[in-house]
Order: sequence, then structure tokens, then C-alpha cells
Amino acid sequence: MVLNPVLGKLVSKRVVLASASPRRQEILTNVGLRFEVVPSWFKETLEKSSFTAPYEYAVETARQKALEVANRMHVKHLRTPDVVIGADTIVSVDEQILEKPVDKQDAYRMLSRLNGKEHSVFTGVAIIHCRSKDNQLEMEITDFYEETKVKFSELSEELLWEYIHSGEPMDKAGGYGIQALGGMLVEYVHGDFLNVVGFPLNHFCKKLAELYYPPSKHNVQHKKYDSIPSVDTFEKLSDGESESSNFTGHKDASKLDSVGIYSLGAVYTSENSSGVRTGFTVPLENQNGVSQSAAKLPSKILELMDGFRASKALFVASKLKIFDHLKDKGPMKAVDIANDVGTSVCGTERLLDACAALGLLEKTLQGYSNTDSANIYLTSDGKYSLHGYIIHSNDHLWPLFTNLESAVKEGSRQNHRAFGKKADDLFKDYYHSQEVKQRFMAAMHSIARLTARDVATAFDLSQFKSACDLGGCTGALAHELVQVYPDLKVTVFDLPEVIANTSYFQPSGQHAASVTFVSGDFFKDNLPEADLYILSRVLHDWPDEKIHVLLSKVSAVCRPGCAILLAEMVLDDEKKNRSTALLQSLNMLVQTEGKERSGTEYRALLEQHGFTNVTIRITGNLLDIILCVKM
Ligand SMILES: Cc1cn([C@H]2C[C@H](O)[C@@H](COP(=O)(O)OP(=O)(O)OP(=O)(O)O)O2)c(=O)[nH]c1=O
Repeated sequence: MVLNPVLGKLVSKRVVLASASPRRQEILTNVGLRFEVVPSWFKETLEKSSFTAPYEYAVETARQKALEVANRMHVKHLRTPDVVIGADTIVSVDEQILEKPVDKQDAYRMLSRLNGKEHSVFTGVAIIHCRSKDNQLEMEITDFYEETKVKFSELSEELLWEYIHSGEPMDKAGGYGIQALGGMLVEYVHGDFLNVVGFPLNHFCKKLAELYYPPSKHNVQHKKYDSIPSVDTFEKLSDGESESSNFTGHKDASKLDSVGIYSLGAVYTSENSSGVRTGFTVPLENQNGVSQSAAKLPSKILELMDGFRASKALFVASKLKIFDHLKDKGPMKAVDIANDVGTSVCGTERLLDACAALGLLEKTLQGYSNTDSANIYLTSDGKYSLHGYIIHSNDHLWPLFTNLESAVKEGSRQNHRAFGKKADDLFKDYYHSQEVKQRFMAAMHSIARLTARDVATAFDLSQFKSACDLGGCTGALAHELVQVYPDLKVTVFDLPEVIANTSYFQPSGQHAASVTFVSGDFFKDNLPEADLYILSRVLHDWPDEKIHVLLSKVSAVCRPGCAILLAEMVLDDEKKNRSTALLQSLNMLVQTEGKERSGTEYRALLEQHGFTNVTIRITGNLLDIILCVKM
């Protein structure tokens, strides 16, 4: 019997557990879930140093495990599952990630590090909803992680070795199994016990509840899933409503009329750590003292109305390099920041307060300091700095977007209105001055660094020996590719004005020699030879006619078996769901002759040039990835 209606949603689906872990199988079987076990072949070898936090590594490994199984079942077994579940458990102590020990000595090393201390156990989980459409695999990925803190007692060497000789540590993250003999080593556990054993069942059920029962207009007050929603709640849902939640249906959670808060003054809202707004209503009284229902305010519309204010606050704080200042000197008072950056105290204080309220800064009695994300993403030298893209957004995209109305009326780019000059070529705009060129390159570099790992690992590219990244700009993706595939040689091909300015962006390191830069115009010049041609955020810049010119050139140099890897924001076929991609298409309207396209549109373009087996990975992240092969 299935006790929980959330799991009941999976009863009629082909559910696959992409894991060989007997513990995970047991946890899910125990709650009545019926599933097939297809262990993943994904090798757990992601570069740990490229993740900013240990849990990100666990989540990415879980995603890759599940993606590998979903793809293999679709392509090799010709059986597309409905849902694939992947998980990865790691132990983290002193910022280090511990996985399964390779031998007894390794187990000893791990257990000694945990001895007498508290550590974290993270399990990353990926739930992939799959669908085969026109024989192509379409996927929607949901992922999350759970953290449990565990403390070991002070243990003697003798005890550690006795435990290691039991053989128990070998197939377990961190070298211990809390559910068996290892339980004797543990002083306390804070959090979900099952998470330590390999699967955070409670969080998993909450995620399914979010996916299958998105908050509707009937239950807006109950948005917060502090616990698995009660059976009662589900019984009130009609079948029609719950069915529409399947696969893409849960996106409806963000539709305008499905979320509401109540009249200001009568509602108290707060955001919990996962960003879910909770609220409770206070009855209002009319003039006769009769209580009446408060009028709903359209919170989503209000949020959209103000969206530009938040963007601009972020842009200005970035332009003033406030995050850089605070990284070096924080916490700081508003007056000191204002003095340092040469701004008014009253204006600076308001900006800092707004940034703190938006979650970009922390405000304490000592002053303002950066949040962890600000250090990573908003400082100009942060590991995944978006500073370049933010400045580009402020200086270039903002003036263009203020002319969106004209762009919509005229159906064309607005560079002449925004910048007072007419350019016949998109990139001539960017490269007319050294300053604008460097700003544009920094912007492209920051986005490429953020997305490179997804692009490089969406498909197994290890069969390719050489790749050519057309329009590869600073080489950020190329460097990621050679890290993931050490045997691969990548040529970055871009305009001479770009190639001449790439040195500033180059990393130093052992793989640097595998990346070379060649200058040229891909519409006019000969393309370098390669097994794999990469077009990342390139096709969306151009209209179909120009894409045909480019693809026919690539097709002409491609031998059979060679491939194209595209990275773009792919629209859904109905062009109604992916708002980020649809807004990006407006972004292309205001500045280019290009647009974002759907999977079907990309497939049609590619097939016309002899590229078949078009496989589309909807990653749910900034870029979706398409791979196709030349017949
Ligand atoms: C810390 C700890 C981990 N573990 C287990 C859970 C996981 O199975 C394992 C961590 O390895 P994982 O790589 O997460 O999983 P796995 O190799 O067992 O299975 P697959 O990769 O096919 O999904 O460690 C315990 O059983 N008890 C514990 O106390």
C-alpha cells in the first residue's frame, strides 16, 4: 500500500532509480515506491575545486548520474523512463569532500579526519522527468540537497582499525555506515538520518509535492511545505488539476493568477530560507464594522512592476564596486563606504539597505558586509564573477531595453536610438572602441565561466579528439572542455579584434596548451578542421539566412561522424513556458537580427545541412545543449 499520496503520483509512471546503492533501494522500497534499478555509469570524477560549495558537487554528480541513465535508456535501450532519480552522498569536513575510500589506508585517513569532530553529510538528489517527443528525449530536471550534521566521539586508533577491518567503510562516503557498526562511532546527528544513509526521503517527498501540487489559487496561504502536505490537502484537488501538474505542468506555479497575497496592512509576509513566501491574513472591517475578505493584491504583477528597481540597485552597487570594497574591508559603515567611493552618505545608505533587503549584503551592528554569493558572483575577481555581465547589462542592455517599445513597433534593433549611431553589423557596435569591446568580452567571459561546466558535461564528448569553438571569445568554454576531456584539443575561432584581446582572460595551468586561438570571420574565412564544432550563444545572434551560411560552411568541412554542439536557451515548442528564454529573445530583438528558437526550429535548421540524431538537453539552467551528428 502506498501511504503517501505524493509518492502515489509515481505509481503509474516508469520510475528508475539510477543508483546501485542498496540503502537507497531499501529506503524507497520501504515506503512502497515501485521502481526499476538502473545503476549509473557516470564516473564520479568531477573536478571538486570547480565547485564553490561541497553540496554543489553532490548535486551535480547526482544530476550527471541521472542524466546518464535517462539518456542511455532512451538511446541504447529504446525505453524512455518517465522519471529518473539520481543521488550522491558525500561527507564534508574542513571544506574537503570525502567520498568512498579506495582502500583501507584511505578509510583510515578519512576516519582520522572525522575523529572527535562534527562534519556534514550532503546528499544531492536529481529528479528528471523525461518525455520522448518525435523520438527525441526531452527532460526537466529538479534538484536539491540535504545537509545533516554528524559528530564522531574521540576514538582510539585501535578502534578505528578494528572498524576498518570489519570491511564496512569501503562502499560508504566518508568511510563509515551510520546504520550499522558505524553507528557506534557517532555522538550525535542533527538532521535527517536517512540523508546520511544515502537518501533524504522527507525532502524528496516535499519536492514531489512542490512538483505535483503547485500552490493554486485555492491554497495560496498554504504555500510553505514545512512538512509533506497532509492527505487532506490532496483529496481536495481534482484529478484534472493534479494531472495538469505532470511534467511541464508545475511551471504553472509561477503563473500570474496562481499566487496572491492579501491587501497590504492586513497581511504579514515573510520569506523562509528557501524563498517561499508565507503569509497570514487579518480580517478587515468595512465602515459598518462588518468583517470582510481582504482584496487580493497581484503580488507577481507588483513584483514585475518593481523588477527594474532591483536590477538597477544591483547594477549601481556593482558599478560603484561596493562588493569589491566590502570583500576587502567589510563590515563597513555606510559613511565609510560613501567616503571611499565618493558618493553621498544618504544615497549610499539607502542603496546599501536596499541591497541588504534584496539579500545581496548582510547588515549588522558592525555595518554592511558581503553575503557568500556576493563574494563569489558580484566581486570583480570572484570565482564566478558576473561583474562583467552586470556592467554590460547596465551600460549596454539597459539603454537598449528602454527602447523596447520602438523595437516591438518596428520589429528591429534599437542601437541607433540607444547609442545615436547606426551600425550595419552587430559586432561592429561592440568593437568600435577598446573600452566597449573589453566590457563586452568581460560580459561574455563571465557568463561562459558560469555555464561552461554544464555545456561541457551535458553529453559525453570523450570520443572527439579535436573541437573548434566558433565565436569562442575568451576561451572560457574551451578551457573547461580540456579540463573535463584531457585528450581534447580545442581551437577558439573568433574575429581578429577579439583574439587580439584574449590574453587577459587566460588561466594558467597544465591544460592551457590544449587551447589555441585562431582569428577569422566564420562567415567568410576557412574554418579550422575539427571533429566537433561548438556554437555557444552564437546562432541566436543571427537571422535564419545567416545561420544557413554558417551551417553550410560547417557542414562542408565536417566529415561523417563529426558533430555540432549548440548551447542556447531553447524555447518550448509552444513558446509559452520558459520566461527567461523568452525575455532573452526580446533581448535579441533590441540589439540583433537574431532571436531565441525552439528545439524544433533548431532541429530543422541543422537537418537541412545534413546534421541528424539531434538530441536536445533541456538543463533547466542558463543554457540548454543540443548535439547532432553529420551523416
Ligand atoms: C555516510 C554514510 C554513507 N553511506 C552510503 C550512502 C551511499 O550509498 C554511499 C555514498 O556513495 P554514492 O556515490 O552516493 O552512492 P553509491 O556509490 O552507493 O551508489 P550510486 O553511485 O550507484 O548511486 O555511502 C551509508 O550507507 N551510510 C553512511 O553513514
